[in-house]
Amino acid sequence: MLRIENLTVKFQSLVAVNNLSMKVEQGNIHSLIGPNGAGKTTVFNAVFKLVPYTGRITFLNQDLRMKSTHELLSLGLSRTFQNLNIFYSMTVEENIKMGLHPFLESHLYQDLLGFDVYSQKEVNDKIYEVAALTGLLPYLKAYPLFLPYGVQKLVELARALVSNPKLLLLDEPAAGLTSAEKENLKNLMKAIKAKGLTVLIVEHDMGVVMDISDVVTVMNFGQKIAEGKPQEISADPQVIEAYLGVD
Ligand SMILES: Nc1ncnc2c1ncn2[C@@H]1O[C@H](COP(=O)(O)OP(=O)(O)OP(=O)(O)O)[C@@H](O)[C@H]1O
Repeated sequence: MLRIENLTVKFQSLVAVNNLSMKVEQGNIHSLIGPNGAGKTTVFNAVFKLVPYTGRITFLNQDLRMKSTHELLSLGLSRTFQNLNIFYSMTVEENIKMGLHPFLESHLYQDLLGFDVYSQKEVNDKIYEVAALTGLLPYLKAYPLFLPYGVQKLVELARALVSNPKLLLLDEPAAGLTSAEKENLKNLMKAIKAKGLTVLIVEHDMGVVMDISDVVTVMNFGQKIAEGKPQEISADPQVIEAYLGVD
C-alpha cells in the first residue's frame, strides 16, 4: 500500500534517514521503532512532503512527490503528530471538523482535484461516527484544555480519522498516556484495523507495539536494522543491543 524505496533525508551534514526501504501492507498495523533520533518521525515527514528527500515514496502506486498536501488527504492518507497538535480555542467537535477542511466549502481546487463537498448532515454524521468510535461523544462541546491529556490525544486521533483515511500514520500515540488509557488505545487500534484501515505507528511503548503490531520495522541511525513479526523482533540480538536492551 505504502512503498518507500531508498529514502534518504539529509539535514546539512546529518543523514537522518539513510537509504531506507520498507513496505506497509494493506490491513496491517505496522510499527516503526528505534532509539531517539533514529529517523522515524523524519520518515513520516517525508511521506507528507515536509522535508526534501531522495528516493521514492508511493501510495497505492501513486508517486507522492508530485502530490499536494490536499491531494494526499484525498488519496486517503492522514496523520497525527508527536507533539499534540490541536486547537485550544475550538471545541472538541470543531477540532474534529478541521480534519474535513478540504471537503467543507466549495473552492476552485476542489473542482480541480475532484474533492467531494459534504453537506452539513454528512459532516455531522462523520463527526458523530468518529466520536463514537474514539469515545469522545461526551466531550464534543468541551474545550480540550480542560480535558485529560489522554482525551486530548484522542481528539487529534479523531481529527485524523474523520476524513476516512485508508492509511493512518500515528506518531507516538501512547506517549504520556496512563496504563488505562494505553489499554483503551490498544483496543481502539484493533477496532480501527477491524474497520479495514491500515496503520503505521511510531511508538516507544513496547507493550503497545508488541500487542497490536502485525509487522515491526526497526531503525537505528537512519537505517533499517530489522523487520518482522513482534516476536521475531523482540528476540533479534541486533535490536536488543541497539534499542530494547537486556531485560
Ligand atoms: N528539521 C530538522 N532540521 C535538522 N535536523 C533535524 C530536523 N528534523 C529532525 N532532525 C534530526 O534528524 C534526526 C532524526 O530525527 P527524528 O525526529 O526523525 O528521530 P526519531 O527517530 O523520530 O526520534 P524520537 O524517537 O526521539 O522522536 C535527529 O538527529 C534530529 O535531531
